[in-house]
Amino acid sequence: VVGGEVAAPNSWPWQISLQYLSGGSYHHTCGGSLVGRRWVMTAAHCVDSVRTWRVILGEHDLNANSGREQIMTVSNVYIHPKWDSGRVSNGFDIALLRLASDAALNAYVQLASLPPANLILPNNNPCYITGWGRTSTGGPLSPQLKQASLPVVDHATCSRSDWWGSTVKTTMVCGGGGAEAGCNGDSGGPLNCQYNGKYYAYGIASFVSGMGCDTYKKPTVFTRVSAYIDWMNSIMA
Ligand SMILES: CC(C)C[C@H](NC(=O)C(F)(F)F)C(=O)N[C@@H](C)C(=O)Nc1ccc(C(F)(F)F)cc1
Repeated sequence: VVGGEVAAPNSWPWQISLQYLSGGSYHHTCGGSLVGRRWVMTAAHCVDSVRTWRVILGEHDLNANSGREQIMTVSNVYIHPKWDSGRVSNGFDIALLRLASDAALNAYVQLASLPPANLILPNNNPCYITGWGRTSTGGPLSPQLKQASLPVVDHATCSRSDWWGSTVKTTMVCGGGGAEAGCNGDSGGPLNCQYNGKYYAYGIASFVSGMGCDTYKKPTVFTRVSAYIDWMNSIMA
C-alpha cells in the first residue's frame, strides 16, 4: 500500500496473509479475505503456481507473534476456470482456498461480508485497500498491515483512453488514481467498500501499472466480487 497509514491492529478482521514455503521458511506473497470458516477469497494470479501454501488469520505484524494469529493449512485451491495467467486484462482474477480446518471466529478473526450479486457502487464511493504490500514502487513490504483510502473510480472514467482504456473490463473495479495505491504484495487482498453503513469485500486487488504502483490516472484495478457471486456459491456450497 502506497500512502495511507498503518491500520489499527485487527481492525479488518477478515484480512489474511497468504504465505508460501521456500528455503525452509514461509514468506508473505498475497492478501486475501476470510469468506467462510473454511474459505479464503484471493486473486487467481496469487495461486497459479504450484507451491505449499498457508494462511494466517488474525495477523497484523508479520514479524511479531501477538497470540491472535491462527495458522491454517490450505487443503484445496479453486481457480476460476476462465482465468488466463497470460491475460490479466481478461479478468477472472479470483480464486477460493479451502482450509483444512475451521477458523475460530473472535474479535480478531471475522468473516468478510460479500456484496449482493451485480452490485455496482457509484463513483467516489468510499473504499479502503488493506495489505502488507510494498509501501512504494520497488520498495519493501510493510511489516504491519496498512490501509489507504481508494474511492471507487467508475468504469466510464477508468476506461477512458488516458486512464486504463479497454484494459479495464466491467467485471473489474478501479480505486484511487492519485498518490494512494495498492502495490505488489497487496494482490488478492480486499477493497473494503462502505455500503448501507457497513464494509463489504467489494474488490480483490488484481493489478497496477507496470510503470509504477501510484501512476497518475492508472488507479489500482480490482476484480469486482459482485460479478462472481454465483461462481463462488457453486464452489462453497
Ligand atoms: C502479477 C500481476 C498480474 C499482478 C500485480 N498486482 C499487484 O501488484 C497488485 F497488488 F496491485 F494486485 C501487478 O500489477 N504487477 C505489475 C508489475 C503488473 O504486472 N501490472 C500489469 C500487468 C498487466 C497489465 C495488463 F492488463 F495491461 F496486461 C497491466 C498491469
